[in-house]
Amino acid sequence: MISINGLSLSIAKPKIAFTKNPFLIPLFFSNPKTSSSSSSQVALRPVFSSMSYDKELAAAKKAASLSARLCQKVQKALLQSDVQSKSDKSPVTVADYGSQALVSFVLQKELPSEPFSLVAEEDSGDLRKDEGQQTLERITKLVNDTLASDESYATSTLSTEDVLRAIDSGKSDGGSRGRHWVLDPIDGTKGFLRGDQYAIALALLDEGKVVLGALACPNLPLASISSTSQHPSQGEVGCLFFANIGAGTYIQLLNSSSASKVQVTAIDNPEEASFFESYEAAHSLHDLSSLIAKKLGVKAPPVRIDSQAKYGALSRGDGAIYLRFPHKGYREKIWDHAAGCIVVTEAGGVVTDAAGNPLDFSKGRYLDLDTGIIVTNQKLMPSLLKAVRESLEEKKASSL
Ligand SMILES: Nc1ncnc2c1ncn2[C@@H]1O[C@H](COP(=O)(O)O)[C@@H](O)[C@H]1OP(=O)(O)O
Ligand SMILES: [Mg+2]
Repeated sequence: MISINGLSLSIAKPKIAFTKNPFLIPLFFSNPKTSSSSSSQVALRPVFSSMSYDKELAAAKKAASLSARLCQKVQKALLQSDVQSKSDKSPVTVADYGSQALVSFVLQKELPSEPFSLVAEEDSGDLRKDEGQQTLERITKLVNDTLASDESYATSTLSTEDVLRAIDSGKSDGGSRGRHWVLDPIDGTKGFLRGDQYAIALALLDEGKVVLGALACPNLPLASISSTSQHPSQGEVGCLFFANIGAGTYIQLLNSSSASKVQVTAIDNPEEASFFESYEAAHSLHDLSSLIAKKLGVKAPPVRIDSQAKYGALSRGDGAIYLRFPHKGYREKIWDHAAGCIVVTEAGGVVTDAAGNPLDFSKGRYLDLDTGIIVTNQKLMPSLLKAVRESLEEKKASSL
C-alpha cells in the first residue's frame, strides 16, 4: 500500500481486464476507512495514470494551438461568403473544416505509431460536391499556410484529397473500448461569426473515459472575466487550457510555453457566486437558469459567453457555476463537453447532468443525459443540485 495525496493506493492485479493498453498502469484506489486486509471486500475502480498520456497531450496542445492560429486568421478576415449551411441550418465556415483537417493531420503526424480514431463534428460531404470545390481549395490553402507558419511542418503540403481524407477521418463512432480523439473544430460557431468567444476543443477518450483535454480559446483574455462582457478587455488574449488525468489543469497563452496551474473557485456561499450560461437563448433555457440562480441566492447577473470557453473560465475561478439546459429534444454531442469536462474536473470542479450523474462519454457520438448539464465546485454542488431539482419540479408543475 502506498499513499499519494492522502489517498491509499493498492497496486493490485486487476480482476477484470479493463484495457488492452500496455501503457496503462493498473492502479486501484481503496478507501482506508473501509478497506480490510482482504482486497476482495473493497470496491475497485480503475485509475488512469497521467504519465501514460504525456505524448498525446503534447500532440493535442500542438494540434489545438495550430488550429487556433488558423481560426484566428479566418475570424479576422471573415466574409459573409465564408458561411455555408448544413442540414441543421447551423453556420459552418471554412475555418470549421480547416480546423478539423489540421487537427486530424497533426495528430496523425505527431503520433505515427498509434492507431488513429477521431470522433469529430464535420464531414466532407458538402465539399465533395461540385459547388464545394472552390471552398475546398480555400480550405486547403488555409491549412497549408498555417502548417507553413510552424517550423516543424514548414515542408508539409496537403493536396485537396489529403484535406478531404483528414476531415473524413473524424467519422469514428467512439465508444467504450480503445482510444478515440474527440474534436469540436470550432465550438461556438455563432460566437465565432459574431467575433466573440469560440473554442477548439480536443480530448482523448481511453476505454470510454476522458483522459486528457486541450481547449484553445483564441478570444479569451488571460485575465479573469469579471464582468458580464465576453469581449476581451485590455491585456493579453488567447488561452490554451490543458488537462491530463490525475495531473491537474493548466493555462498558458496561445503561442507561449509558460503554463500555470488553475483551480476552480473555493466559494461556498452561493450568494457570492456568479454563473455562466450560453450567450444564445436558443442553446440553453435562460429563464430556467434564472430561477435556479434565484433559489440559490445568487446575486450577480448571468455571464453569457459562447462555447466551452465557459468551462475554461470556470476552471480558473472566473465564475462558480455553469448552467446548461438545452431546449427539449436537443441531444448533446460528446465533442461539445469532453475537453471542457476534464479541464474543469482536473481543476477540482464537478460536472454532472441535472440529476447529479457524471457525464458518460462511452456511448458513442452522443451524451444521453438527464435534462441538462451543471458545473460547479464540490462545496456548492449539493445546494446547486437541490435548486435544480426544485426548479425543474416547479417548471413541470407550471406547464401542467
Ligand atoms: N439548439 C441547440 N441547443 C444547444 N446547443 C446547440 C444547439 N445548436 C448548436 N449547439 C451547440 O452548442 C454549443 C455551443 O453552445 P454555447 O455557445 O451556447 O455554449 C456548440 O457546440 C453548438 O454547436 P457548434 O459547435 O456547432 O457551435
Ligand atoms: Mg460545438
